[in-house]
Amino acid sequence: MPLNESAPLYAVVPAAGVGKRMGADRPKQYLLLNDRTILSHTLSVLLSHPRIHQVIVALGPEDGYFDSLEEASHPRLIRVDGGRERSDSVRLALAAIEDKAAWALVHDAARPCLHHDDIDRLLAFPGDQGAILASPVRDTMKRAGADGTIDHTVPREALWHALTPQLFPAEALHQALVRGEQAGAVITDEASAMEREGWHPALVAGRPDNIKITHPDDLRLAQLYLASREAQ
Ligand SMILES: Nc1ccn([C@@H]2O[C@H](COP(=O)(O)OP(=O)(O)OP(=O)(O)O)[C@@H](O)[C@H]2O)c(=O)n1
Ligand SMILES: C[C@](O)(CO)[C@H](O)COP(=O)(O)O
Repeated sequence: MPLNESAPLYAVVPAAGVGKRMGADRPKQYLLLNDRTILSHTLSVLLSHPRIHQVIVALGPEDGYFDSLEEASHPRLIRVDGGRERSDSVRLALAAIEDKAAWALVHDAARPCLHHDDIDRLLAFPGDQGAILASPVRDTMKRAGADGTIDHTVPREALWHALTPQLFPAEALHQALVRGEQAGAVITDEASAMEREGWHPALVAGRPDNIKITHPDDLRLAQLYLASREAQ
């Protein structure tokens, strides 16, 4: 189904991770980026977009960090407890949406450089199968063998990096995540849960600066991206 202009749009923000790969003294979403936490940057981008009705954030047990955020008291922000895996956190956040006509725009807390232009492009997706922001692979891709050396080259035509936000009818996505969990499927993004249900979501080319902050080096890059935007 296409996104009806009158359908309420909820942003869902999985923010309950611990940031193992970052190796910081706190979950990475609470690290400072320029003058605000990563999570604050992400929430403010979503809360300031005119099409987004409410933002549901799935949190880990670090309430102390979250409560200190300016956005924590925002009237259109709903907080829920996250789960063991990212997909559990998204599923638990979706359970808070009662309106069956609602759509969900799921966006990683760890992607603070999201731009409104990308949200607008995603909302205008073609077709009726939902959509994800993605970036076409630019490099030659290699598959490693068991010994860590190159086994073979993977044709890069039609290969994309899946990004977020990912946009789907909230109820359909919730059911897909429930069934995926029941089947013991590995669900690393919302589209993979929908693909299990036979959906073929659109791929919408997104900005390359919409990076996921995963390792320490990503922080400096995100700082540069945000600083260059503020300078414009
Ligand atoms: N149980 C989990 C795990 C992850 N996330 C969120 O999903 C997003 C993408 O996950 P990732 O980058 O892997 O974050 P972490 O799981 O924290 O990182 P790591 O795998 O290094 O621990 C992050 O915003 C993270 O907070 C979540 O809400 N619930
Ligand atoms: C959802 C995602 O950002 C799309 O690329 C990615 O799958 C998240 O993976 P992670 O291991 O939970 O960071």
